[in-house]
Amino acid sequence: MKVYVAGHRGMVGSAIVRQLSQQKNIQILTRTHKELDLTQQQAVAEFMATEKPDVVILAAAKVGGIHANNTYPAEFIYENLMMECNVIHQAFAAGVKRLLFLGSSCIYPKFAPQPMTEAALLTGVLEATNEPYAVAKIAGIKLCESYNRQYGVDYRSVMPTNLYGPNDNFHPDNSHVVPALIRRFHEAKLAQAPEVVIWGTGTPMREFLHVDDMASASLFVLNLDVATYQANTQPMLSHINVGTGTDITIRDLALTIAKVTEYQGNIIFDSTKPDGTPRKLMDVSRLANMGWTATIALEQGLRDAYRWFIEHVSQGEARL
Ligand SMILES: NC(=O)C1=CN([C@@H]2O[C@H](COP(=O)(O)OP(=O)(O)OC[C@H]3O[C@@H](n4cnc5c(N)ncnc54)[C@H](OP(=O)(O)O)[C@@H]3O)[C@@H](O)[C@H]2O)C=CC1
Ligand SMILES: C[C@H]1O[C@H](OP(=O)(O)OP(=O)(O)OC[C@H]2O[C@@H](n3cnc4c(=O)[nH]c(N)nc43)[C@H](O)[C@@H]2O)[C@@H](O)[C@@H](O)C1=O
Repeated sequence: MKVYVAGHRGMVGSAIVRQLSQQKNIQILTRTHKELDLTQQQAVAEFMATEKPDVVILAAAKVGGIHANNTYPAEFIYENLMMECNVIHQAFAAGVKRLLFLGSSCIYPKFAPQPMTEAALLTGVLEATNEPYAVAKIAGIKLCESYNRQYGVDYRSVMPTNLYGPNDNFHPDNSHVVPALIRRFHEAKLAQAPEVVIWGTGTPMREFLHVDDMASASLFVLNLDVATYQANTQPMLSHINVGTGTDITIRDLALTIAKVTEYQGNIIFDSTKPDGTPRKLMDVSRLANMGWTATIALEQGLRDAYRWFIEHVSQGEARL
């Protein structure tokens, strides 16, 4: 079976490739961003028509944390819509029967009841800092569902909570909170800095999933037999939440990362920076009912991410 993993050099795509390569009879097909720009319709059409994969996993996207989403909204909506339209439509045109689309927990309303079930989609106003990205991700779900309805293909969607782990983006401004704080605490420890600044009030709550768990959940959903998948989803409410089912405050996350990195100075909060949505805890019962739950505890996962950061920073390989 030929499986095309779009975004195979990213955090999630690389974790999926690591796990797929353990399976028998799988030919993994990849292209770097430079080799194939997924925003380019003709190039994607030619690639799909030539390679004719059996399965497509769409883990490529324009991705970033709260600051990047808030600063570059045009790129976040345009590039993500283009990649989704091109990959999903051209996969269909090339006869691909099964596809997995990766969305995000930010598709849900800013003040959705907690924990957020899949049915909360399109029931309220989105969080302003990432609304353009969220609209593109909602469009991705609806693309999959529409091709399923009209053409009888089997295009599935998973909605990850906030992720972290090996191959994350450690940029100081554009990354998500976990890699940003791993880097900031590490550098503060080395510089013996008296304090580390955390954005926002520290009160927002977030749920964090290690990327190896995310890859495992993605392959679990992809490999579910059609009857099980259809029995646990609805045709126009087909996406599946992926998370741990537990969350913590950003303050407690910062304290845990300080512990993992062995930083002993003070932590202060810059409330001029945005908090984003106050809470986005996933209801993960749909996936649990089908038999998958997360296995990596947060502190254990953060230790793994920090170990990876240290090893790859010294080799000059981390995305800084
Ligand atoms: N990280 C997180 O916390 C979360 C991620 N997700 C979703 O999971 C998926 C994977 O995210 P993650 O692995 O973290 O992101 P990364 O940024 O680590 O990886 C994204 C990959 O997509 C590639 N890519 C981006 N634009 C293009 C393009 N135009 N053409 C070809 N390739 C492109 C990137 O290549 P290059 O670097 O060369 O541009 C990169 O390899 C995304 O759909 C994301 O929205 C959902 C929730 C949380
Ligand atoms: C996965 C998800 O990621 C984005 O949403 P987000 O959940 O708000 O993600 P975040 O990781 O950037 O921030 C989480 C919280 O942490 C606080 N925070 C503190 N200090 C830093 C810090 O130094 N960097 C960052 N990034 N955040 C910080 C920050 O203020 C916020 O309260 C979406 O845009 C969208 O991409 C999406 O779907």
